[in-house]
Amino acid sequence: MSYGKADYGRIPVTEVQPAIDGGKVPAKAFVGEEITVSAVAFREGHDQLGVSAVLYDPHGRERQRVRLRPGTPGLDQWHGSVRPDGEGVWEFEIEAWDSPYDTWVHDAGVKIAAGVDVDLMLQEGIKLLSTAADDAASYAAEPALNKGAAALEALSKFVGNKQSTPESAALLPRHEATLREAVQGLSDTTREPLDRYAAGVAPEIKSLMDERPLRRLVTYSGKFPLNVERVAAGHAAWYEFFPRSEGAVFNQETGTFTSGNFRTAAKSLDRVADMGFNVIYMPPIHPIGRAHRKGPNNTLNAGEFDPGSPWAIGSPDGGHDAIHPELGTVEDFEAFVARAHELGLEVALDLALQASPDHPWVTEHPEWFTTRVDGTIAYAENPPKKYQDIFPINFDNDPKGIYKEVLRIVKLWIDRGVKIFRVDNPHTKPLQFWEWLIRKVNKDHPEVLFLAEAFTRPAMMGALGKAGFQQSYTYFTWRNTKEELYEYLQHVSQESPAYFRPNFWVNTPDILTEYLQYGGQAAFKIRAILAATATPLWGMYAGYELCEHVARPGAEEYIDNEKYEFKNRDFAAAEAEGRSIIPLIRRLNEIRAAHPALGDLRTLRLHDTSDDATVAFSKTRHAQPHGVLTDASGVVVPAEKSSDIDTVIVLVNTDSHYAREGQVHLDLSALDLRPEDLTDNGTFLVDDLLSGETWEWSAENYYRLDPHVRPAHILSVRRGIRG
Ligand SMILES: O=P(O)(O)O[C@H]1O[C@H](CO)[C@@H](O[C@H]2O[C@H](CO)[C@@H](O)[C@H](O)[C@H]2O)[C@H](O)[C@H]1O
Repeated sequence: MSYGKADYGRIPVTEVQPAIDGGKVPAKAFVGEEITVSAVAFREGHDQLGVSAVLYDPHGRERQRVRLRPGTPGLDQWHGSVRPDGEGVWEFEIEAWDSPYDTWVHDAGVKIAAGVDVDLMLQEGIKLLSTAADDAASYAAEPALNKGAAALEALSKFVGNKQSTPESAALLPRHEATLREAVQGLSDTTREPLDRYAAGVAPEIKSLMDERPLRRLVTYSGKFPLNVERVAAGHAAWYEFFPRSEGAVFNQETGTFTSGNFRTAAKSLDRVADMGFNVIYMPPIHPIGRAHRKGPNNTLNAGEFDPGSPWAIGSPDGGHDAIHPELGTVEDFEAFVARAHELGLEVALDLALQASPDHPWVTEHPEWFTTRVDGTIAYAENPPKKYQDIFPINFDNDPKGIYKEVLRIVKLWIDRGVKIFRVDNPHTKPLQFWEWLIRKVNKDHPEVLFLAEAFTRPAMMGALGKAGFQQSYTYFTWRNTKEELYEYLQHVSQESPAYFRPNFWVNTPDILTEYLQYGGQAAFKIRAILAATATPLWGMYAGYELCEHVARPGAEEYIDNEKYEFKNRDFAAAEAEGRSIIPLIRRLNEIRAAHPALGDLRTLRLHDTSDDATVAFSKTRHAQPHGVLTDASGVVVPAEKSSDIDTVIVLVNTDSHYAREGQVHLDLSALDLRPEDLTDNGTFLVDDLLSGETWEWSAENYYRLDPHVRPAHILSVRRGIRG
């Protein structure tokens, strides 16, 4: 048997992130998202390394080149971020090299201070900075000279920055002059050695050498793919309602409801848009079976007028390609979609691959189900839940036929204006199938998104993301304590974003947690604030804004669940009676829209708080990605202004009953404060986006959060206060 080898390059570069299965599958990204990149790079001996990430657009053009910074000392990790600005499959590569300038800065600093090899060290500095000045001069004279820099890996050959556009070339005479001045300073024997050294390590010299480093022994990691999707794949606020409830009318005489429909539900879209949501998701809209129909509170004997669970898809009126007759016609549906689009909402449909016993599939394709020895078909289950009103599909019985039918259905709804599907229980179907379906659909429709509703083991949840699901439901709903939240937020923001995009739902028709059942209105506010700010994707099912909190005894589900009956909510009355938190929801979505920092997931940083219930995190968004940027035509983009940096700090008391107070210790490095952001006292100003107050903050800050008055601070750091 023969084995492979590790294949280290001259300078080992390992553990490149983000990468799925070593780069076999593209990592997830969306347009404009800040993607943190990292690698482990190290070398023999003590000389200094430089490490960069280089981002290439789908045409293979270099678009961003950023120096990575070392992480925890001793671990050889390097970190930075890239930000793709268009859709498609992008690539990034890590380059590690011997950095003679950084080695000199370190060695000369130590030796000159100690009086060792003073002249030699200064001579070395002169030589290095002269080379850098010559390098700048040669670029300025002939910008195309270094085009093939990647090929120049020969030992002891300096390789400059690959940027060689007219704009960067125009700056080079100035760079050259600055470097020549430094050489003069280093050579000036009238100065003390430490002053001569200082000329070679002045901030502007360091930053020039950072931008256009002298590089030897350049080693390339190989390219890693990033699948950059449209913004809604990673940044959106979802709202769920049952269209049959929206506009349903209760008839006092008969004691029954007349169903709402797409025409009446279209009127509710204003309410949803007004709260600032971007996606309206509806449970299945297809005909509902009669056989084993479920009645109120999940009972097994529905009455004549009970509408049944929408997930029990299929009746003589049709299956997954049909619309429930009470909801309206295809034209009504299309009018609903058009109205949603007018209001800036996208429509998400449920894709629940199962069938009521009355579904046409059951008679037309009995082979799609598993028939037991007694001739019956077993109903579906998601233990411990029992779904007596539906049959599961057996994908192995006729994969070709089933795959074809599902693709037909998905395409049909795409043609009717649907670009997002919330997929019911994907973990009970083969992964292979999802990989095939999502690839097939996205090939022709890269704009189509799939949200995985899988509450199951981590391996399957992660694999569904790798198979192509753009978003996933999460366990956020059950992470309520400070300890649980710190662990979970760290995981979803730092460990799994390459393959798992978390959508933080605060509730669903299936999930009414104990925290909400017993936490009062404050609990609803707290969870909404956390969900809306911690991840760029969050969702809410109707009734949350009214703090509906009564569960069916013994279950984590709503009593009189809308899954089995009509619900007629009076939002106006609830608001008038103080039972509604709509103003907070609206404000949260406004804050999300106004603060780009909240549009990123990977930039989340946790901060320490002194009490055991208060959670603190921040996100910082730069107007521009770091490093040397090139636009699509190869022109170097000028650096950002610091006043455009957006930082949001969130502090939430997770104890919905009692006030908590303490100190929050901010890791200031995460906030990237600049001198122009600081007051004379070295403090900075924060504006509370919920209360409108302004405070002077520093690394240590007192807080007091009373859940009944003010459960949280959402603070925006004021930038550029010195003008
Ligand atoms: O199994 P999950 O907890 O992930 O829940 C999802 O899928 C269920 C099956 O589709 C769905 O359950 C609802 O529909 C069933 C079929 O009509 C019915 O038997 C269940 O009582 C009802 O809750 C659930 O809503 C969905 O989120």
